[in-house]
Amino acid sequence: MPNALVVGNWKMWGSREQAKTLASSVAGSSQSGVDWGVCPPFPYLQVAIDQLGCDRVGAQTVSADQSVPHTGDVSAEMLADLGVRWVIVGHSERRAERHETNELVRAQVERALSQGLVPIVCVGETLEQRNAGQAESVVVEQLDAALQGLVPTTDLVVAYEPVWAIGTGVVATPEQAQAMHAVVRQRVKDLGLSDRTPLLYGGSVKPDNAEGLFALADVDGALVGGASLDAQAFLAIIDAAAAAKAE
Ligand SMILES: O=C[C@H](O)COP(=O)(O)O
Repeated sequence: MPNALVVGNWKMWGSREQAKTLASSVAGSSQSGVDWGVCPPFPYLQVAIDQLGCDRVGAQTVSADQSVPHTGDVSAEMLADLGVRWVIVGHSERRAERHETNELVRAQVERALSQGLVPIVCVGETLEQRNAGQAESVVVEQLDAALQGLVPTTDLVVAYEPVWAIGTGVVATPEQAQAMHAVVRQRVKDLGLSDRTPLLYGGSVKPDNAEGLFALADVDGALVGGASLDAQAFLAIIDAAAAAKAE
């Protein structure tokens, strides 16, 4: 059975000193059956690498373009040069606030793969879409746009993050999470990708709900926002993943 994967998304949080303290506070965690890492903001990637090593660090986005004049962008080549392992693409905050389309997310996935980075491809529906009965179709459309026809040269990770559960304290019920993860698992397989592709759940994951989520058949780990900013909470979520794996 593959390891569980727990990734902390620090979003636009912290200072250099806070990043160093948080990274060093979680650095010692080593649980059998669990792989984990953190995605700090760009300016603190090196701070995290210094504390944790490259294999435990990812970026939060990447340019869809190659290294030509794009003021403010960070290329996949730069991230690979830095040595980070993962890059989050298609997070709903970027889709909504930075108007990142399915097409742009696809280009980011391709750029990441071209440089040997592991994309963590985020998909998920809004509350309006769920209430309209469109959760599955929205997620399948996002998956198809990002992954159809890909021949990945590295691993790939998919994160199902219902937008209504992000930063709200409202976590998907086990039934909702499992139902959507089963849809994602099947679609990933239908798209010709490995059925061992790790599927992470994201959206208000906390120490007190993590074990229940990790116990679900098609949940292979978590993409953790707010709780990853608290070292004890993040470590407890890693422990919960280890406990679920051990059962
Ligand atoms: O990438 C992480 C997700 O946006 C979840 O954030 P959250 O755990 O604060 O709800």
